[in-house]
Amino acid sequence: MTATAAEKTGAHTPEAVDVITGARERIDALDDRIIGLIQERMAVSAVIQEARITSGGRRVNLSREMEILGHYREALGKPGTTLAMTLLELCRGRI
Ligand SMILES: C=C(O[C@@H]1C=C(C(=O)O)C=C[C@H]1O)C(=O)O
Repeated sequence: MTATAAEKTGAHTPEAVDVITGARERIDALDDRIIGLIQERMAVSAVIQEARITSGGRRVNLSREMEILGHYREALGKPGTTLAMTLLELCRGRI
């Protein structure tokens, strides 16, 4: 059984269905771009980590990570810190 547009969106008028459907398309496009940017960030981070490890250093640099956590927290509040921690885990693995 296929869900109706009203069921899919939770809206109770055709106008609201249209608004929600259009806005969801924009969200899907934004999510694709965000995922692409995260993948690009992972690749750039890998270049830095490899250069440091090859030079005899460590993969992780905690003072730099603190800077990044602060940047996200200033921009997005407390959940920004959680988001930055997830990004760092994606980029350098778990510590
Ligand atoms: C990319 C780096 O290496 C690691 C990964 C980081 C990141 O993905 O932002 C930050 C600090 C390091 O733990 C760096 O030192 O800049």
